[in-house]
Amino acid sequence: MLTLDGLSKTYKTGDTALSDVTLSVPKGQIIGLIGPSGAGKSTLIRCINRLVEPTSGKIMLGDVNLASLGKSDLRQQRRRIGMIFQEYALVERLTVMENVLSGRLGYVPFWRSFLRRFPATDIQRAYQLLDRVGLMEHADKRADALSGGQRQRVGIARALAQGPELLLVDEPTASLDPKTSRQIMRLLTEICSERGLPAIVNIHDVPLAQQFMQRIVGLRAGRVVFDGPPDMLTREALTTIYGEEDWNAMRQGDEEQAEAEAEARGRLAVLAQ
Ligand SMILES: Nc1ncnc2c1ncn2[C@@H]1O[C@H](COP(=O)(O)OP(=O)(O)OP(=O)(O)O)[C@@H](O)[C@H]1O
Repeated sequence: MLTLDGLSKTYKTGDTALSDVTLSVPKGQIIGLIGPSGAGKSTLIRCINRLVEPTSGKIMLGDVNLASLGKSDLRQQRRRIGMIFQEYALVERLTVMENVLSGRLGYVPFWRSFLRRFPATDIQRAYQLLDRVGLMEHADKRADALSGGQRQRVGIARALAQGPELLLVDEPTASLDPKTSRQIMRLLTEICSERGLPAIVNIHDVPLAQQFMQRIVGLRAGRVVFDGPPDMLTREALTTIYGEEDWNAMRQGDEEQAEAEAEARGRLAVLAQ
């Protein structure tokens, strides 16, 4: 269980990115974090593992307050948090298997990691994870030979190899096409519920969040302005989160995209005749 209590962040520039954010994420729950650009979504995710230092507030992971830890304790505690990134952050020239095993680096002694000699149990576990994310037959391929969706699956397996108690996921589908995005979101939600893992997913795509998330938290100007199930995300709620102008622009953008897709489908149908 993760509990944020009065979390605030003001950058040195004077920008207040988070104001008094309080929320709990129980085991197995996956939260979609939405909000307009600059609302504080990335800052929130980064404050939790202290890639960004919070200005005040508590970050309780179980009974440990991550916000109050010194450097070496923080290094230990970060093992409990798996990160999944938009751009995958894989080591391109290493194999899929080596990338997954790199999730164990916080646990194996330096000489072993330097020689890339991991304990047999780690290797066995990495195979199980590759099987779970559907990449068993790609274990020996180099990461740079994979598609975007496959890379993100490696990113998920690597985060799980760490044995995390919490997943922080930063725009996991922003570089993927709509179908692959849905597959990745499905995989993430299934894995969280199978393992009882809590997760926070920073997600730009509102319909995707509505389709897959059990709970949605809407941030606006650093404050939580919505917290509820996807079916409570009404037009009014979306207007509160995004503001009238941005929300209408988003809808228009969606409509334009739907029209463009329909037109393209029409052209393909003519060509196929
Ligand atoms: N390193 C930084 N230094 C100063 N201000 C920052 C820094 N990073 C973010 N900010 C400011 O903090 C606020 C929140 O930014 P943040 O990147 O967390 O928002 P976001 O919701 O993730 O936006 P986006 O969806 O565009 O990624 C913004 O006003 C931004 O300008």
